[in-house]
Amino acid sequence: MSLNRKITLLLGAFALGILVTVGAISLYAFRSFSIVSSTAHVKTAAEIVRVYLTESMINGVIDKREQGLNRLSEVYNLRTARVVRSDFVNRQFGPGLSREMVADPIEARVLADGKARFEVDEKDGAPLFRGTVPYIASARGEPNCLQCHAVEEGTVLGVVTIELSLADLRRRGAFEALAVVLAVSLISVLAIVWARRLILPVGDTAAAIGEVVQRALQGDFKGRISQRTRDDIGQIAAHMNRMLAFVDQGLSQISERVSQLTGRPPHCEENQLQATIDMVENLTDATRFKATIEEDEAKTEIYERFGRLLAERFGVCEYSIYEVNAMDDGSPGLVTIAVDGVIGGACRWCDPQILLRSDLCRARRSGHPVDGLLQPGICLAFQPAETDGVTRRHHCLPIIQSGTVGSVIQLVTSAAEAPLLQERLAFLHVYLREMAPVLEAKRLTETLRDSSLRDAMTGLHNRRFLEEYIDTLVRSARRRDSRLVLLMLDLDYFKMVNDTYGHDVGDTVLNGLAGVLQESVRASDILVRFGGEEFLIVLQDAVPEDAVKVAEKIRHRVGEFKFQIADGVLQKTISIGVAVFPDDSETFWQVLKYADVALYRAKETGRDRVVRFTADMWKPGTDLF
Ligand SMILES: Nc1nc2c(ncn2[C@@H]2O[C@H](COP(=O)(O)OP(=O)(O)OP(=O)(O)O)[C@@H](O)[C@H]2O)c(=O)[nH]1
Repeated sequence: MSLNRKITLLLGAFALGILVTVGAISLYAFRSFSIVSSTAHVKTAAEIVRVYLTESMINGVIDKREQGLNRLSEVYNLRTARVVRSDFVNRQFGPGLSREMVADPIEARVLADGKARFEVDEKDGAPLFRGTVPYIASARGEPNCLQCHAVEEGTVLGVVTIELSLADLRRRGAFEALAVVLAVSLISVLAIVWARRLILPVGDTAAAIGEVVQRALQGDFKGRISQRTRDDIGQIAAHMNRMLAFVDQGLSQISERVSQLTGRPPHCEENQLQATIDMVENLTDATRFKATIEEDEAKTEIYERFGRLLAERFGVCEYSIYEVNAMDDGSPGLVTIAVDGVIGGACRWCDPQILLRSDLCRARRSGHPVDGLLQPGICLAFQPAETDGVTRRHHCLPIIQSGTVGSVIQLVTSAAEAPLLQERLAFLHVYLREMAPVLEAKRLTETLRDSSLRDAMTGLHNRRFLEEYIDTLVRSARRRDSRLVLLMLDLDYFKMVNDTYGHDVGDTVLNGLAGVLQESVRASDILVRFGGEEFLIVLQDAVPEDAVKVAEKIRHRVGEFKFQIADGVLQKTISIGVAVFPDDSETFWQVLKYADVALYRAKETGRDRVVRFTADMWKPGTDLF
């Protein structure tokens, strides 16, 4: 119920209360007054009758009293005036008139106890005031009762019953009570009207404040309150309006800035405040996310974290993360980094051809988001396997790094949930924007790190890589209880190549040798350019008995390989020293020394051969590198 209505009802009830109270008090007061007044009138009339009777007795005309008593009824409003003689009087003066006999029990009681009685009586619908007053014998006054009556002081000589009509009095009383009630009513109505005029702006302002606050809670701060008065209430409205204008302006500015940051324009039907809070919260979370991934060690860790974010925050559990990598021929290829939360998972949502021909991936090719939520079928490479009969949609987001597409995030969802994902895309973009530079920095760091661990000329790992990686390698071998076969190899008479054909040709030969070695070993084996024309091959999970065979195979391949040089072709041989970890030593670096010792023996014993290290070759104190 509105304040105005409440106050009006309250004032109405208050006025009605006053009206009823005043009416009741008026009626009660009038009644009391009429009783008191009538009692006094009856007493006066009784006294007049007594005086008349006394004078009649003194003047000896008491016998003519009936006529006088009858004429009393002519007095206005006097209905009855009846005198009753007591037995004392009858005994002294003889029986009285017939009309002077006791007419009712009240008269009998008054005669008996000498106490006057008064009452209001309704006779035939006409209100009467009746009083029965005793005449008590008294010696006071001149003449007095006892001079004529032979009775004792205080004896009841008779009673007089007077009946007065109250009709006239009651009419007047009712009229006056009505006048009072009307006057009070009029004052009440005026008071209500005046109070309403006073209160109305309060109620209206309160209602208007309620409305604008409701709108504000819906995010709309454009509501204003009309200023109805210039008093305190008007001031409240003015202050409210100023505050609303301030908040509205501030919110618009924040909303605009946040929209610029998120790239999501505000929707007019949504709660602006809530949307802004959500966006700010999202920006804060995205900044926190960025701070976290900045401290992640590798890109994989970042992608893994992003995958968890997709699932936990955006409810996207089906997705692919592709990374663009240069293929052998230099063209960009795609590599699956994570699929549906599995790092390195198989390509599930696209034609696997995109891994080899990345141009088939529309997001990679165009560098723009590919919205398969609104435009199903936009990318032909999207080929989700029909697993559970659910129609799926996709949205692919390229992450630009160093001006080109570095990664592609593919979000997959059911057609039913596509609108929900569409709604969340703007927030997702914020995370991607934060993630892109971090990925780029990590990529750069990894590239730099990779280059510092590789030999620039041959592209093989260098000695630094071996130093950093060796602990991991040894731990892994121990865990698997497997062996590492070390082949230390060196080109025979390589100095002659440099001296004869120049260093450029020497480099060509070294590069060619690196290629032959790479083709001769498994992907899991480690190939290191150990220094100059010396190379180290670490064969993982090799059987020691086969170590020499593998080394021989490599030696043969190199021996048969024709190095293309400007003057034609060149053939070179290599010498190989073989040692096995942990068979030859529990220390990897010691095994490496043994392999070098074996290589030295191969050189010593004629070159172009493989020598397996044996304990007798080692002379304590030898420091080969
Ligand atoms: N072109 C070129 N030559 C290199 C490189 N690194 C080392 N060398 C040369 O490789 C030659 C190694 O010569 P030596 O250690 O005497 O051995 P070798 O001539 O192969 O004789 P043996 O090893 O005893 O068969 C040196 O002349 C080095 O300058 C390189 O990166 N490029």
